[in-house]
Amino acid sequence: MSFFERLKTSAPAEWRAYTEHPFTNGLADGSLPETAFRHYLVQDYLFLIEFARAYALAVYKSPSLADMREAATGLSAILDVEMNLHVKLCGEWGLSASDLEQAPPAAEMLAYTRYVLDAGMRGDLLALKVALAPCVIGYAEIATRLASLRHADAATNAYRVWIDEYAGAPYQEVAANARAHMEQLADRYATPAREAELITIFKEATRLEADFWEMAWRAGK
Ligand SMILES: Cc1ncc(C[n+]2csc(CCO)c2C)c(N)n1
Repeated sequence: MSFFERLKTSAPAEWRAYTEHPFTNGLADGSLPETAFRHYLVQDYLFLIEFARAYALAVYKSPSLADMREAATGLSAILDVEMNLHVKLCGEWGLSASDLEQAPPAAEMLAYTRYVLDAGMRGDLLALKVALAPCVIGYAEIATRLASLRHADAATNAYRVWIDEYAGAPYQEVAANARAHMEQLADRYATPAREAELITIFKEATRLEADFWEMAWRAGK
């Protein structure tokens, strides 16, 4: 079993609560209240900024030049691609740059990003990549599942853009590369004695991802 498979099978309830959260099913069938999606978009803008910081930390924590380049590619993907796409998507949902910049950060967004940054600061690059895995690999898995749920109204589903973005080949490749790099780091640095610590980080980050959906889901009620 691969390292990532071992992490997932060590946190089955957490992984399911995250990847099959009602928010995600609401994206698939278009039933998600718009208020919930707007709230998600605003908090996700703040989230992406903190995630860029986590990738910058991954550059610093890299033991080799090759690891450093890999982290720098991730940092650039967020700053130069993901952020621009996100701001464009927000604009299509009526959210201006100042709506995004002036939004107060939600406790769930802060808890999650602080947890990832802390796991990286006190740990090594592998610990940081494990903390990032639910986000990077999880979104690829979630979008693939949602894209396979063919709903009759797929053509009119306003959330189709979001699903296609993460289910599409370019993002699936990003996630596959991140997963391969984490496997390689695990071969180099994971020991049986460390496995419990790494599983705890994975479990916690997965739970905080589910809480992020829940925070936005509540805003739609
Ligand atoms: C709460 C939340 N979790 C995960 C992602 C997805 N995501 C954020 S950064 C990144 C890496 C991009 O190269 C990915 C896939 C998100 N947007 N919001």
